[in-house]
Amino acid sequence: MFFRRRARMLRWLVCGRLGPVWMWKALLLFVAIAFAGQLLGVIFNKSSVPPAPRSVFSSPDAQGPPLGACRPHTHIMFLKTHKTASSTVLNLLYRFGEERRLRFALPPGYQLGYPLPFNAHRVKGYRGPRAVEFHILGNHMRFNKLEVEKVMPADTFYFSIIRDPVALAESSFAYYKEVAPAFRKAKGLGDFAEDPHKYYDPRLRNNHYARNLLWFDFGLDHNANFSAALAQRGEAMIRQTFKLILVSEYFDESMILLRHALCWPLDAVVSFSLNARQQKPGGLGAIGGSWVDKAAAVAGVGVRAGRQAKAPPDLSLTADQREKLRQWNALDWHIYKAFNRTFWKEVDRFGHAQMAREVALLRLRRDDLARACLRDGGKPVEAHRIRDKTIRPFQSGLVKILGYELHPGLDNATRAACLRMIRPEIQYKDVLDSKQFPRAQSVQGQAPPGPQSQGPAGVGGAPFFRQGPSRTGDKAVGRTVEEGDRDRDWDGSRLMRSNQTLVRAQEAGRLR
Ligand SMILES: Nc1ncnc2c1ncn2[C@@H]1O[C@H](COP(=O)(O)OS(=O)(=O)O)[C@@H](OP(=O)(O)O)[C@H]1O
Repeated sequence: MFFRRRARMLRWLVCGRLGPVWMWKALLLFVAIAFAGQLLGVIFNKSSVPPAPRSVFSSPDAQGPPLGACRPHTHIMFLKTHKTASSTVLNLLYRFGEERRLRFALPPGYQLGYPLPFNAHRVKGYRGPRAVEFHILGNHMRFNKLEVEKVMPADTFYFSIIRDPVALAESSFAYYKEVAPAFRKAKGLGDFAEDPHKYYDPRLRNNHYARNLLWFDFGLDHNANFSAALAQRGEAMIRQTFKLILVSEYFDESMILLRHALCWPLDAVVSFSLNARQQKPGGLGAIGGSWVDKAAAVAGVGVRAGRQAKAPPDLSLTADQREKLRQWNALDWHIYKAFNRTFWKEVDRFGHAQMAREVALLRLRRDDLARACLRDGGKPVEAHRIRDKTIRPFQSGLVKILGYELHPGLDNATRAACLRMIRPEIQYKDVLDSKQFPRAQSVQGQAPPGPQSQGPAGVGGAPFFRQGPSRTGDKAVGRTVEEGDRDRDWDGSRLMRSNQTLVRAQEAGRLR
């Protein structure tokens, strides 16, 4: 009786209160399936790459509005004129070429024999006029058409960029104040503009930075007396060779014309301004012991050991002085006006409404990329504040040249793409060089200082960005800055005497 009652109670408990058996079986099965799923999930996640987050660079916006039926140009010569936003333009050529594994015609140092006229032998790896092997030529040079044609294929697209000579003079004065004797002697740009002849001696090296610098970079005689006929001849020579002349003041419109001329996607012409000068210089206390500062010191600019820091140059100009600067740079002023007109005729042809649409898209895209890539909303920062020393921009003169910092924690692919956009010219050249000449780089890295050295790093010809603070600067040449300066140009390249002028050692035997 007692046992029967207990059994009934048990049945009631199991089947009544706790539910029927089939329910328990179903529950058990569900738990087993969930557990197996969880287990498989863990295994699956461990054994395969997690799906990559969609990079901002793979967005459909990267392409921009359609270009019609055209094939992207890959044979390009960019005449990198000085102080015209040319480093920003070169950056996009570097990026485009690197992403597509194109070959660059690179200098052994950082400039192609500048300020001497370009010579094909200045290109690293050049093997003669019939060896067609380079896609892009864009480092600083003094243009020399016949020599360039030996390096670049016949279907090369030639383009360059110009800037208002007054703005260019401000930028040049700030950057080359201690380099060009004419600027060095003047108290400020205003003083120089008042009476340039008082300061300017055409025989002195590096004075080309002080007069008709555009004209000089195009390979023309920048000291010639102005005449309308001469100016038009120079203009015609430029027109004959260069398919497009961009205007720094209209940089974004320039980028749209360039993208259509080259048949390139929108992202290829989106950039962050590089090599910008800090407009309101902070205290000079910032110039200190970093490798950038030392490199500037070795180059003979900025603060020298044991001397007082100099004040940043006075760039203020009256309206009258601005006009005087235009007259002093009359040849540049002529080509600026002429190609400015041509530029706006191109925009007319392109269509103003379409231009406005594409410029708006370009700016949106730049904002998107700045948000994705850059710290502090993309605000340029002083070199010494950039934690990653390998992306600090080269400093020249007593103004600060600004750079950028990347957002921390970017995924590898995004970081690589962002880095390309902000990597300064000198470091980027070294990256490309080491890709094109992997073996030569390791040998060059060990080489003693020699005449191959040319460029802002200059010292020893060693790649710029690889040098840590202790290896950079005066120590690398084993001489003090003052000793090292005497027979070196501002960018570290060697000079030798020829009659009364100093010329670069490497070119002396080769060029007439
Ligand atoms: N996107 C864009 N638009 C307009 N201006 C720009 C741009 N990018 C760079 N810059 C300005 O160009 C100046 C530096 O020119 P370069 O890079 O040609 O200088 S260099 O000759 O290579 O040293 C330098 O001018 P200053 O700041 O007046 O010195 C830069 O600020």
